[in-house]
This record gives sequence, C-alpha cells and structure tokens, in this order.
Amino acid sequence: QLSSSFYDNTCPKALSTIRTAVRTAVSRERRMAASLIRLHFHDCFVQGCDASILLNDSSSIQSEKNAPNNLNSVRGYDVIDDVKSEVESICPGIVSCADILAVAARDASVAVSGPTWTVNLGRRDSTTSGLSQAATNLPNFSDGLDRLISLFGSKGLSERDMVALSGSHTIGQARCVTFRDRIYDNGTDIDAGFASTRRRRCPATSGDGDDNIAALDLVTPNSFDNNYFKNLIQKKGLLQSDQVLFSGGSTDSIVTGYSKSPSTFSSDFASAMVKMGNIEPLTGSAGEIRKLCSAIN
Ligand code: HEM
Repeated sequence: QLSSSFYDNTCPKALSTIRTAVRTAVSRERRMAASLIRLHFHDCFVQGCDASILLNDSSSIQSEKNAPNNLNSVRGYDVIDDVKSEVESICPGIVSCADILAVAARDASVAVSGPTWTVNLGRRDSTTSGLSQAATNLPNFSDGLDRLISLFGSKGLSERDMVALSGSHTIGQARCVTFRDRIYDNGTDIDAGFASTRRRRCPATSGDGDDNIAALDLVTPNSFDNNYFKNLIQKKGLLQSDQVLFSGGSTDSIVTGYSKSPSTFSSDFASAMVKMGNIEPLTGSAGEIRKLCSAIN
C-alpha cells in the first residue's frame, strides 16, 4: 500500500528537504545519524511505524518517550521536529511524521556512508501513544537470543533481518547502565581485555557513571561498516543482546557471514530496513497528518 512516489505530486520537494536537514544535523554531530536510525526502530516496534514515539505527554497522551527503553536514551526528537517544520512550510498538512522518520533513517545511514534504499511512503500519524506497549515490545539489552528472535518474529522480521538490523550498532553509543552487568560478569562470553577497558569509564557501583557512554563498535564508532560483526566474533560485543547473536546459537553463521562480506551485510541491512519500515502503517483515512510531530492535531 505504501509507495515510494507517494509525495511526487503533492510535495515534490519533501525528500530533498529532509535530506538536506538530516545532512546538516549529522555534520553538526555525527552521532545523530545513529540516533535517527534508532528513533525509527523504536517507533516501528510500538504500534507500527506511526510516529507514536514523537508525541509529548498531555492530558490525553501517555508518551512513549517516558518508556524505560526510551527515557534518557532515545535522542533526535528535536531534529525531527525541526525537519517537520521545514516540510510544513513548503507543503502544509501533507507529509506525515512517520514518513519523515523513515526517510531520515535512510538519509542518516547514507550520511555516514552506510547502505541506501528506496523508502516506501504514505504512512499516517497515530493519535495515540503506546507507553505501556513500549515496555513489552522493545528489546532489552539483557535479552537472550530466544526472546530476541520471538520479539522480532512477532513483527514479521526473520533471524537474518534481526542480525542485519542489529548491525546498526556499528555506529552510536550506549550508556554504562546498559552494559555494566556484562563487563563485570567475569564470564567467558566477553574478551577480558575489552571488559577491563570498558570498566575504566563504567564503575561497578550502580549510580556511579551510569550515563557515561561508550561506543557500540569499539573499532570504527563513526562509520557504518561490518566491524560490529567482527567484534562479536572476538567476544567484544558491548551489550549482552549484541553478544548473544554470536554465542553458539542459530545466528552465529549469519554473524560470520556478515563479518566476511560487507556487501551482503549492506544489502541485507537495506532490505531489513524496508521491511521494518512496513510494520503496521496507518494508511487511507486512518490516523492523521500531524501539524506538529510532538502533538496530535
Ligand atoms: C536486537 C535488539 C536490540 C537491543 C536490545 C538494543 C539495545 C540498545 C541499547 C541498550 C542501546 C544504548 C541505549 C542507551 O545507552 O541508553 C542501543 C543503541 C542503539 N541502537 Fe539498539 N538495540 C537493538 C536493536 C537495534 C536495532 C534493530 C536498531 C536499528 C535498526 C538499533 C539501533 C541502535 C543505534 C543506532 C544505537 C545508538 C544510538 C545513539 O547513539 O544515539 N538497535 N540499542
């Protein structure tokens, strides 16, 4: 139902306007590319790709922004709000926030030399936010492989899609609270040197340095490549949910494949992003086209 030519007649400059704004934001802060990709993911996994994550708290909205996996963690809301106001100034009431998120994620990938793909368009924006759903529908850093497979499976995404999408962790940062347990675990599933390096800026005591950040890909944190998978093979995944993708289970061979072939990773990532972007969109007369991404009309 979605179509890449959706705005060709109604707002021909929509895509170039989004692209320019995303490029500017990423050139100002390179990490923003990671943050925008993650924003689209966290939107799509809760109520589908409907911009529900962008709504602020109000009398009628219980904002997903306050869900445990989003609060003090998801970034880029203001970039999307700014892009929306630019797009509104050229074509008022035409382009949905959900589509802006999908296009921004693609443009963010391209801005850090990652894969590109054609974005399907025509999603509409929700009039509700899914705060309670967010708690159960978003994956956790402590999740095991079975739980991750079933969660992604419930969104129509295969194990291969899941591993490819997790390759987004080739860029961006994570807070100490999300990897503390793993680096102090003293288990065999983590490289000892890597654990000790990461402990330096992430103290063992809960509360200390909780918000200190570390790169998800220790080798090339600012470029989109397949080093993430090479790290996993060396037991240098930062999150437990990263390392479980290569720890003797069914996804090991997929990780190995991507570590050997950047081009396979790149094309699988692109198709998985398209699939993720197709999760339960609102179309036709469902939902609305918000005027502001942070509030219903
Ligand atoms: C497989 C399950 C996944 C889990 C458990 C997970 C978990 C996390 C966690 C805990 C962080 C750090 C958050 C913080 O420090 O507050 C993070 C960051 C990130 N995640 Fe994931 N993630 C998963 C899959 C994905 C997917 C599918 C994508 C995109 C398609 C993605 C994109 C990102 C990006 C780009 C960052 C860095 C964000 C930034 O620097 O602002 N993740 N993820």
